[in-house]
Amino acid sequence: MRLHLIGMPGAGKTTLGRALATAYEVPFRDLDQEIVRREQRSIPDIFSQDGEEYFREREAAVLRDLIAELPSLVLSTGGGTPCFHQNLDVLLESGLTLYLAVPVSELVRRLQRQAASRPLLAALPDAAALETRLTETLAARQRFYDRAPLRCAAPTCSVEAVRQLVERYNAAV
Ligand SMILES: Nc1ncnc2c1ncn2[C@@H]1O[C@H](COP(=O)(O)OP(=O)(O)O)[C@@H](O)[C@H]1O
Ligand SMILES: O=C(O)C1=C[C@@H](OP(=O)(O)O)[C@@H](O)[C@H](O)C1
Ligand SMILES: [Mg+2]
Repeated sequence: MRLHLIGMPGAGKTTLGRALATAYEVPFRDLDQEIVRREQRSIPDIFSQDGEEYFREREAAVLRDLIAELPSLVLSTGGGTPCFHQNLDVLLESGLTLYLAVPVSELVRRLQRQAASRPLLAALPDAAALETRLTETLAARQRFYDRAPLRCAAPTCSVEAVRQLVERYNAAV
């Protein structure tokens, strides 16, 4: 079992990924948390001290490390992961990739109180600005997310729904 979760910030990759790993009884890794552990500093600190380009380099390197280290896992990526450094090719080649599709209106509801921990969404004045930023970001990223062979849309994306999707996919290939 190698399952990779991709999707927008707030889609629930970290939350659902952890629950799926428990259900499948395989290790769970969250790419952002692994970067934080290895860098010994938070994501906002990495962005503010060294910039996004540095973060994307670390993200690409840690992604490849994790995939090489663990023969089975559920891996939750960051929202931008599939869009940089050929990371999507790496994800698609090494495991089964699931796109968590969540409408922007729901992302805004979930992220309103959490934008500070996500540097690309921080420092926006209000919910309308957050909605605009998320809409633009999704428009730029959709073509990457759409390459995932599995897609699960909110609000039905439970552990059980994903297990059924994976089962059906494996039976068909
Ligand atoms: N299915 C869900 N329904 C409602 N809220 C959710 C759901 N999944 C996650 N959340 C909430 O949304 C926020 C972002 O979730 P998180 O798992 O960190 O997303 P991601 O890793 O995709 O950015 C958290 O506050 C989390 O509790
Ligand atoms: O969308 C992005 O580019 C990012 C999303 C974050 O992860 P989540 O999707 O878990 O919030 C984190 O990797 C970083 O702040 C950049
Ligand atoms: Mg996350």
